[in-house]
Amino acid sequence: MSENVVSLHKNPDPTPVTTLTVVPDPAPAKPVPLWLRSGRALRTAVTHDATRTTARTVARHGLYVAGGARIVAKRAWDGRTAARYERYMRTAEAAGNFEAAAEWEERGQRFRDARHRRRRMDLLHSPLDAAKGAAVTTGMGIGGLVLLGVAMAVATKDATEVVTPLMAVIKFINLMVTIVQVVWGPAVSLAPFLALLALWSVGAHQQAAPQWALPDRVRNGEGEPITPSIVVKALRDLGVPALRNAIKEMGDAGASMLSPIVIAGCGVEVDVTLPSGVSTIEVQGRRRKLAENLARHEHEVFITIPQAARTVRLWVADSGALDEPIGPSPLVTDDTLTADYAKGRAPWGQDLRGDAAALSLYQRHLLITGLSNQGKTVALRSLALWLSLDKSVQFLMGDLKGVGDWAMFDGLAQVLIQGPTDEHVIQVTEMVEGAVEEMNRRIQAPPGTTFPALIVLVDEAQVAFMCPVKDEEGRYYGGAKATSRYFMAVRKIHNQGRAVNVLMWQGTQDPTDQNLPKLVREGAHTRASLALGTESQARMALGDKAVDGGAAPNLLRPGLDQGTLVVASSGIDIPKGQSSITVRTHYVDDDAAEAITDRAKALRDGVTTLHVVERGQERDPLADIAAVIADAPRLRTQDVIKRLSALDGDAYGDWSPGDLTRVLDGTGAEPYKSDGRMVVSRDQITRALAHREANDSASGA
Ligand SMILES: Nc1ncnc2c1ncn2[C@@H]1O[C@H](COP(=O)(O)OP(=O)(O)OP(=O)(O)O)[C@@H](O)[C@H]1O
Repeated sequence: MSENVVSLHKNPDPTPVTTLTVVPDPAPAKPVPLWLRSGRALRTAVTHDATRTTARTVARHGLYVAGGARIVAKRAWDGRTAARYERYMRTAEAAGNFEAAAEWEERGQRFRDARHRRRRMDLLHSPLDAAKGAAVTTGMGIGGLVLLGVAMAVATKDATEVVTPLMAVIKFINLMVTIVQVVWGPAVSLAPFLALLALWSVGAHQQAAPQWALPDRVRNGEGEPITPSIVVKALRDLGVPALRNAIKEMGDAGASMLSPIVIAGCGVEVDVTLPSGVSTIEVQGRRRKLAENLARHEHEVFITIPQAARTVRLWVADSGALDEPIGPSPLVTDDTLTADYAKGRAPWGQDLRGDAAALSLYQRHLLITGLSNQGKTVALRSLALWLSLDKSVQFLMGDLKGVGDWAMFDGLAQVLIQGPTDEHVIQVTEMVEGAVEEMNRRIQAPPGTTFPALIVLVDEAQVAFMCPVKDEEGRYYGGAKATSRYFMAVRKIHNQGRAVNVLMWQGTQDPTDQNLPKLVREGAHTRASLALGTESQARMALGDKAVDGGAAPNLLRPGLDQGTLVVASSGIDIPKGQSSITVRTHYVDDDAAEAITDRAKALRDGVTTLHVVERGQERDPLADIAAVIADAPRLRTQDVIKRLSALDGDAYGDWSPGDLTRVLDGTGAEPYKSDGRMVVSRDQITRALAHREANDSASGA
């Protein structure tokens, strides 16, 4: 039907017409003038690597001759004059050692006097002595030859033989003169070349050419061993004018500032006694430049301040040695290893000298910081793994990342909370508050009571400090106010936990004032840091004293120095005068960690790990007693009460043996004496529970 309808309107929507625009061809580029092209070609040729290397090689070998001449002249001058004594005297003066300076001056004077006397005597006596000597030698020679001739004449009965030896010598001299006459011409022409060759050889041997002319390998100093002259040169070029001038004054004798260079682990160590007027801080502040002058990376040079006055200690790694992995942990290789919380030390890694670095954990709160993914969890965990091999130690653990890094502690820790949400922060906060209650209970115990270590460990603690949630009373879980719950609980443990072995261990990431409040940072006795971004973060992590003393986790290389920690603690051996030590920790991976916790679990009776901290709810004491006894056939009443208290401080924190007896009275599982101690039997408790359940279901029916 529509085909029969003829529209009377003009088509309202005509097909759009595409308008084409003529785009002119781009104007041909102007020809580059010849002079410009030639200039460019010349520049390319001149700056080409091959040209530069060739030019450098030619210049270098020329300069070796000049350098060699300088060295030979200096040696000759030193040999004949008192210059050497002058130099030593100036060195001693520059180093502030006036006694030695006076001694060198005196020696120099003695040398001059002796030389003067010798010259005068030579002047007076030498021509005469020389003439005499020549006459005597000639006379004796001729006499000897004539005697020989006489002997030959007697033997051959021929008188002409008397002059034969003399004539032979004369002929020999004649031959020599002829040879010299023949050789003299070419020798005279060759002599300058031979002299130049000798000078070149001396120069090349000492590499006496400017730095820019030396070959790449030498210029970069790659793998070059650290020698006294390299250290002195590095110090001279450090940009400290007083140091530069003093070393210039000392000349070659600048090495007297250095102690012997000794091998220390995978590097060398040397003490430098600075000249007066140069402070240790000036050298410490130029670590990068010093490292570059020593042909090392910044992280390969450590500057610390030993006890001796005006002295800096340099430790310089062998090139690239710090990038080599260290061996496995004794925790992994020795499956008989056990731990002793009070007297032992956790094998943590190696210091830079290659010595074992072990940390005492006894009565010390701990804080480990670092950027993400540098090995903080692994480092913190290996301490906990070692300590778990002391069966008396108890753990309350909160892992606010919750990807299973701490999962192997399930069945070992009393509490293990794993997860990143606010709900997990609430749980962790309540766990720490439970530890505060336990701490208070311990503090109120009769004096002299000893307590096992209770490690309250929170990994990724920054998550707790940053939690924005409030409780029903309006108190924040996170934050750093007097009403902030996590912060206040940590502070309380920091203030009073040490003496009763309730210890706070925290791992945190990328510290700021917000996610790691100052008071919390400073409450830790052992502070360790992996690679960090800035010096101000390093100060947060380790404190001003450590950083002022040379600790520089901000100079560790993120990613490359995984597992390398700078530690400030009284629990680790730190060389005298230093405020921190750098430790390369052993890497204990998840599988190895699991094997260690299996060993730790085998040492214990069996622990029921709680994954949620239940508070304020109705408790079931019989079920809780069964839970805390776990696999043990029987448990002392005291231990049952302790474990109940750790399980829920609110409900059981103030329990006495009387409370336990009251609850178990009439159940058939009452405490009884075994080996002179009151105990509770697991089988009896299990039977009592089963009996109760049977009764409950019967009455329900
Ligand atoms: N001691 C070590 N030696 C060598 N590599 C290590 C060492 N410790 C850790 N690493 C490497 O670093 C990686 C990260 O380690 P870890 O999980 O402990 O980092 P982290 O600092 O806790 O990270 P995040 O804060 O992001 O959780 C490991 O998977 C491992 O590859």
